[in-house]
Amino acid sequence: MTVIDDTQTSLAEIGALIRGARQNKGLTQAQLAERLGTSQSAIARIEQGSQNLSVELLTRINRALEADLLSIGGARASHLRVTGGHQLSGTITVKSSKNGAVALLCASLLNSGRTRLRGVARIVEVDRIVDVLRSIGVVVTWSADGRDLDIQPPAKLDLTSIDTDAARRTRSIIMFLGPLLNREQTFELPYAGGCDLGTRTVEPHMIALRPFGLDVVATAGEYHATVATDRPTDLRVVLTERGDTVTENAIMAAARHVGTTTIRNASSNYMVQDLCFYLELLGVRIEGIGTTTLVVHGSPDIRADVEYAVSEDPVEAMSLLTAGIVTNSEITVARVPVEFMEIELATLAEMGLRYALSPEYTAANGRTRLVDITVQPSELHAPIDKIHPMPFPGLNIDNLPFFAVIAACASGTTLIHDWVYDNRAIHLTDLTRLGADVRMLDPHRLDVTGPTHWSGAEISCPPALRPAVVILLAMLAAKGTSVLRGVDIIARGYEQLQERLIELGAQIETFRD
Ligand SMILES: CC(=O)N[C@H]1[C@@H](OP(=O)(O)OP(=O)(O)OC[C@H]2O[C@@H](n3ccc(=O)[nH]c3=O)[C@H](O)[C@@H]2O)O[C@H](CO)[C@@H](O)[C@@H]1O
Ligand SMILES: C=C(OP(=O)(O)O)C(=O)O
Repeated sequence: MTVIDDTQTSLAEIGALIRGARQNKGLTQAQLAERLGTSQSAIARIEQGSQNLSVELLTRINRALEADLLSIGGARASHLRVTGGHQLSGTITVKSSKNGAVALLCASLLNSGRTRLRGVARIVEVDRIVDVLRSIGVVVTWSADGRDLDIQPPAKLDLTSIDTDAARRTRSIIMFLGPLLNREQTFELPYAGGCDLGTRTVEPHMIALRPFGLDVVATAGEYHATVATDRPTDLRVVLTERGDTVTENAIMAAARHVGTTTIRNASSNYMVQDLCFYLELLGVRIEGIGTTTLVVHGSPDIRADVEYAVSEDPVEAMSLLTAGIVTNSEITVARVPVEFMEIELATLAEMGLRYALSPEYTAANGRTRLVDITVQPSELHAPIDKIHPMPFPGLNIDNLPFFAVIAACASGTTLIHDWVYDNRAIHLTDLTRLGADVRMLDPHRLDVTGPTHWSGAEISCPPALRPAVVILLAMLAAKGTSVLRGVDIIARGYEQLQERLIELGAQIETFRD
């Protein structure tokens, strides 16, 4: 593998590397251009070194050549050296959510007009869906300041050219089913992938979409979908699980269904609400937003030029608050979507956390309620009852891992019960390497006993997004130097997390082999 450092390596050398890799794969310039959604002449310029290259384009070239050829600024081979045990200070602002962004990107397929998504987080999960959209002919353009995305689907999607590599790396590809079933009668999609959290079935999606006429046969890494056209006008969908993406899939299928769809046991979590607010802008009427029964009045032809600002990420908010809590610091986390943090904040208060909330204000989407939260150094103690997640309005499943490192800072034993994922809690046992007393009672339950006398260690980054960040935050608490190896996974869901923590005074250095 070659690491690119633009101070040392000229564009011509990069161009030569790309040419070599392309030829090794037996691709013509035109074929590579096709994979990248660009022209043959652009590839010729890149290979001659006469075209400037963005990090995004380099990442896509890497992927199109299916080679670990170019490691670009902080991707795969990056590691972090953390000098911990210091307090942080200052204000850090929550970015928009990964889960809202991916749902909205999928939903933009419903709109024949132009969708402008404002304030989209620059994260790898977004890049993957953008790559998939581009590969099927959708024109997706970042604004000059890199914050907004314009999305314009073509009249006819080219599903045969789908970027399977990008698609297989994300579970969110499953959310193409809902929008596509009203556009195509038969289509194929690659299997959904994602973090190592244990088996995550897609069966609830199949059950939810059956009333819309969808039939899916899964073979050889692909879903083969066929859609029956003779469906009743008024549909009733009962979700067997109150899952977020399954609810989104049902809503997206309903959005272009001619008639009314009633969805029961719907998730009313933040990303589902983001999706509903966007669909309302498109003229789709939805009753019951924020509740578990949604009535969607579909519209077969959606054609509107709209702008929607993705709302703030409650999981990032939890991550940033945790950074302050475990370093015993006073920091302010700005733009916290408070409705989606109520249980977390109440649980933290029970554990003795002192914090102050600013008056509420409204997010750029005009709907979500935000606050700034200032956490103060506190004497924490274990809660009396176990900490466990529930579908919204319970404690967010993705916020649970942060309670493990917080519990390790509290006196007493906290029982953490992750009933949701078979394989997420186990990654949290890496905290023991930093001195924490974490005992697995079974794959779903952890006893965490604190307070911890943290000490630095070298650890390979867990292959799961939230546990990876939990270990990084514990390293901020641990006196001395720690190394977290292979941190690329963090960029799947966090924009420039290390850089933003450094602005709060964290001592983190990125290095490569
Ligand atoms: C892109 C996106 O939005 N991802 C989120 C979404 O994933 P997503 O909606 O894909 O979550 P899954 O459907 O995989 O559900 C997560 C797990 O919870 C189980 N389950 C879920 C609901 C329920 O009522 N009963 C039940 O048992 C599922 O079987 C599965 O094991 O929701 C998860 C759970 O909030 C979050 O961790 C993910 O960050
Ligand atoms: C599990 C998560 O997301 P995804 O559904 O994208 O894997 C997460 O955000 O922690």
